[in-house]
Amino acid sequence: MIYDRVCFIGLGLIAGSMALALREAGLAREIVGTARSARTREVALARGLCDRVTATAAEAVDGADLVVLAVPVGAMGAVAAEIGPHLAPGATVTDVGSVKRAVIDAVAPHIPEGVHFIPGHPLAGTEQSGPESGFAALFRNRFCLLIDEGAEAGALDRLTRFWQGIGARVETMEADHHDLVLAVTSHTPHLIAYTMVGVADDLGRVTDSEVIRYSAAGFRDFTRIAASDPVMWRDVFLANKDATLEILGRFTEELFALQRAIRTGDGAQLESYFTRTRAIRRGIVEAGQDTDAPDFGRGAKT
Ligand SMILES: NC(=O)C1=CN([C@@H]2O[C@H](COP(=O)(O)OP(=O)(O)OC[C@H]3O[C@@H](n4cnc5c(N)ncnc54)[C@H](O)[C@@H]3O)[C@@H](O)[C@H]2O)C=CC1
Ligand SMILES: O=C(O)C(=O)Cc1ccc(O)cc1
Repeated sequence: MIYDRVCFIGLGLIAGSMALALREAGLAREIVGTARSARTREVALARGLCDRVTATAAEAVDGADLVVLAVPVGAMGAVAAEIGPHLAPGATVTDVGSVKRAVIDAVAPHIPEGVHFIPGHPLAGTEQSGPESGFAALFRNRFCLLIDEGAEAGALDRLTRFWQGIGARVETMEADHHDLVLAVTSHTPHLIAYTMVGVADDLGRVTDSEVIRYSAAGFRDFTRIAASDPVMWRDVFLANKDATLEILGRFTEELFALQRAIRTGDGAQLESYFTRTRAIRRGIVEAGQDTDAPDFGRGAKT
């Protein structure tokens, strides 16, 4: 047992997966949860995500020694303002938001003296959302990044052991660096997927069924990613504006260069570009850094 009482604010994919995994691993004596809608709270209880649910976040954090903020990043500040006065001295507050600097700016002012705030981000998820979508194996062999900006060593060690206990590989990172790395690896790719699916949808000739029926793996994955939660992703782009715009600027420059190569028939440029990108993927796989192993407990992704 690492924590006595763990509290989840927001009971969707990430909180649900954490709750199931920590129950399986026996890392907490009691799990308390809260969500705005009564239906979400009922499903969470019925699925055994929580021992107890409360109607308000203020009630939920009472006596908790770990509080996990698992709401869209745009809602973190309001949640922190609500729970701040009710946090137990010595408690740790963490979050799982996909963006870190904006969340720290929104949450930190509401964390009282004597409470540890250690922002986090598990690099694991799916396009699903809601209290039905969580599963215990989600974090197995996936990275969880913790932001170590002056965190107390004991509290950081405890949260690290908690994430390791539910299968994650924990690393620490600085918040602005996190936001730039994630803009490259996750946020901009999601935007590209949204755009590509939008383009296909705009082509009147391509009916929905044709798009799915004749799509090879690449586009199929785009449609999966573009089915992700609209509110969550709206908030990610608004919260990680600068880094996303920086990467999008570079992306469009490269895209224009490739567009020009196609128009002018410059096959050598296309081939040399694709040769370089192929080497990057092979380098990642050979270095054993491809954590997306198909056998991490859930079977192959659909
Ligand atoms: N879905 C994914 O693949 C991943 C998501 N994250 C991050 O985790 C956090 C939670 O995401 P999911 O669990 O996927 O979302 P979800 O949509 O499955 O669950 C979100 C929960 O927050 C509640 N909520 C929404 N708006 C709220 C508000 N304004 N005030 C209070 N509660 C509110 C919802 O009712 C729900 O219980 C987000 O910050 C997201 O950026 C991190 C890694 C992966
Ligand atoms: O479903 C996918 O492919 C994802 O990329 C999941 C995901 C979404 C958001 C995150 O911050 C981390 C992981």
